[in-house]
Amino acid sequence: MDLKTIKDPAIVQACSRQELESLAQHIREFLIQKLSVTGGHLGPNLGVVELTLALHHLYQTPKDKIIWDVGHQAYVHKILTGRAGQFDSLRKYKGLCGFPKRDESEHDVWETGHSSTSLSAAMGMAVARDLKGSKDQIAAVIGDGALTGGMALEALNHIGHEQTNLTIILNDNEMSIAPNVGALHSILGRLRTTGKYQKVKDDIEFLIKKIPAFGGRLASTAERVKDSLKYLLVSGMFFEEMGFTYLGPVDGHDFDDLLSNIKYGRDTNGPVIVHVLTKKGKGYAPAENDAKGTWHGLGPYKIESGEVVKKPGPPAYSAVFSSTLQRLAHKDERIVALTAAMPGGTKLDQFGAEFPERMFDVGIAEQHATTMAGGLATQGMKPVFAVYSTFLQRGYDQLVHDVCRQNLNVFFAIDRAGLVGADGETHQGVFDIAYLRHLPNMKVLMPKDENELQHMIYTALRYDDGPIAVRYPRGNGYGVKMDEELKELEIGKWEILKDGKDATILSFGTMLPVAVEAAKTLSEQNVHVRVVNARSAKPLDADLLKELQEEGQPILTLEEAVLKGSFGSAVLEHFHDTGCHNMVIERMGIPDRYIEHGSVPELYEEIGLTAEEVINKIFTLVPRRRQRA
Ligand SMILES: Cc1ncc(C[n+]2csc(CCOP(=O)(O)OP(=O)(O)O)c2C)c(N)n1
Ligand SMILES: CC(=O)[C@@H](O)[C@H](O)COP(=O)(O)O
Ligand SMILES: [Mg+2]
Repeated sequence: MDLKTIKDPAIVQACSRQELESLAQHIREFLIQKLSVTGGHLGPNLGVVELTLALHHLYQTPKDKIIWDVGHQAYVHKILTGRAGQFDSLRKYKGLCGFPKRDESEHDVWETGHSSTSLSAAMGMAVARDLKGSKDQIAAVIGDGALTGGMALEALNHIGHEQTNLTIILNDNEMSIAPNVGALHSILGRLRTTGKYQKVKDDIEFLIKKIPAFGGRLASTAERVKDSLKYLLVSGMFFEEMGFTYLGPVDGHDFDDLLSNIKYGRDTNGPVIVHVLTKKGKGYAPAENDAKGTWHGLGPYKIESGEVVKKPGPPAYSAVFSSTLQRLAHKDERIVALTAAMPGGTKLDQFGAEFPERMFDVGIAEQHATTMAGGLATQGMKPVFAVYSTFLQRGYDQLVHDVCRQNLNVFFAIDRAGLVGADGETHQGVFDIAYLRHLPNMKVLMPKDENELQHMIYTALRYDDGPIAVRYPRGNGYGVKMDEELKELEIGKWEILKDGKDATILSFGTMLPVAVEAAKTLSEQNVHVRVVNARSAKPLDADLLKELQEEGQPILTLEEAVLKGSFGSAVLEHFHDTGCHNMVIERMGIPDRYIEHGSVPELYEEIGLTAEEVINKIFTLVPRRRQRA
C-alpha cells in the first residue's frame, strides 16, 4: 500500500485486524527506508507502530485527542495523519518537524520535544472538555523514561485526585535513551513479570473467598491478607492507590490485546493507565538489539548492515568534556558527575565506565539533579552536572533558589549550547546565557574551540567560589591542536586574536570563525577591526571594555544566543552602568522568535549569523574606504 494515499486517520478506524497487521508491516518498511536517508528517531517509532494504529483505530482525532510525550515517537502518527509524503524532508530546513507541530496538522493537538509534559497537557484539555460538556476522548502516550520526569508524577497525583476521565498509555520498552533507571522502573519491571494484573487480583480475591469466615475478625484479617498479597504480588497497586484503574501489562505488538485493553480503558470512568509493553526498534534487528541507545536517534545508516554512516572528523566537544573530566577525576576525589538520562549524549557514560561510583544517571529529572548537585557541594564534593542547554531550563528554580543563592560549588557542563539543528525549536540551546547571566554568583564561560574547552573544564574544576557554567556546542571541534598540559584560565579575561583600529568585534564562543573571516575580508577593503574571543559572558572583561571605551571605536557583539538578555545585552548594560553613554554598539545574535529545524549552516544563513552579514553590519558603523591600490 502507498502510505502517501493516507490522507486522514479515519481510514484506520475502518481497518480489519488483518489490514492493521498489513499496514503495520508497510509502516515499518517505510520508516526503515526513509530514516536510513534522513536519520531521526528510528528506535522509538518502530516500537509504537501497532500502538499508534490501535490508538487511531479507537480515537477519532482531531475531535478526540492523542498527546505524545517527548513526541520523538510521533512519526507513525504523522504517517497516519496525511504526512507520509513529507518524510523525505524530515527534520530538514522548512521540512517535516521531528516532533508534533500544531501548525503542521490539526491532529497534532500538543507540541512536545521536552519530556514529561503530556499528562499535564492532557489534564488541562480534559478539564476544558468537562467544563464545556463535551464527550471527546483524550489519550496521552508517555514512555517509561518520560514517566521518571517529575512533572509526570505531579500530573499523576492531580489526575488521580480529580478522578478525571482520561487514558494514559504507558509505553514501557524498558529504555529511556539508555536503559531506563529508577525505582519506578523497578516497579514496572515487577509488573512486566507478574502477568495480567487484573487476573492476579481476581485470583487473590478467589483465594481469599475460600477462607471460611469465622466472624468479623478473620474476615478483616482475610481482607488485610488480600491487600498485602496484592502489594506483594502486583505492583499495579502503585497506580491503583494513586486513583487510577490499572490495565496491563498489555502486549504492545498484539492488536487483540491492544484494542481490547485500550477500548476498555477508553470506556472506563475515571483515569486509566494502560501499561503497554513494547520493544524499541521492533522489526529491525540492529535497532532491536540496541543496548546503548544508538538507535534512539541517529543520522543516516546502511539498512543491510545497520552500519551508521559516520562522518570522520575532530573529536566531539562532548567527548573532550568527558575525557578531560576523567583525566582530572583521577587526581580530584571530589568530582561527582550527574546526568539526567543523557549518559550517551553527554558522553558521561565513558566517565561512568571508569568511575561507576561517582556517576549518577537520575532519570529525566533535571530539577532533582540540580538540587542534588547543590547537596553534594555542601558536603565538599565537586559535582559536575552535564546537561543540554535546553534541558537545564527545566531546573531554573533549582538553579536560583538552591545553587546560586547559596553560592554552592556546582559546575554546570552545558552541552548543545547554541543552535542544535535537526531537533529544532524545542531543543535550540540559545536561552541559557540569558537565564544564567542574571543570577548572582553564577559565572558563564564558553570556549572558542575544543582545546580551550579542556582548559576551561580544568579552570571550572579548580574554581571553588560558587556555581560556574561552561557551555559548548553540539558536534565536533575544529581539529585544533590539543595542548598536552592543562592550564588555568583567568576567569573574566578575554583574548585579543587580531588587532584593528576601526572597530572591535566581541565574539562569544562559536561565532569566532565568522568574526575572523569577516575581519579578514574587511582588512582587504582597508577596514581594520579588532577581533576578541570574549570567552566569558559573566564576568565581562571590564579592563578590556574600559580600553575600548577610552578608544571610542564602535563595537559589534556576536553570539549564537538570543539577543534579549545574552552576551550583547551584558556589554550594553556594562557601558550604561559605567556611565558611558556615547559608545556605538551593535549586536548580532538570535532574534526574538523560535528557530525551527534545519542544518546549523542553513539556520545561520536564515538568521544572518554569517561573515557577510558581519561585514554589512560593520559598514553601518565604519565608512567604506577606497580600497588600497
Ligand atoms: C526534559 C527532557 N530531558 C531530556 C530529554 C531527552 N530525551 C529525549 S527522549 C528521552 C528518553 C525518553 O524515554 P521514553 O519516554 O521511555 O521514550 P522511548 O524513547 O523509550 O520511546 C530523553 C531522556 C528530553 N526530551 N526532555
Ligand atoms: C528527543 C530528544 O530529546 C533526544 O533524543 C534528543 O534528540 C537528543 O539530541 P542529540 O542528538 O543532540 O543527542
Ligand atoms: Mg522507553
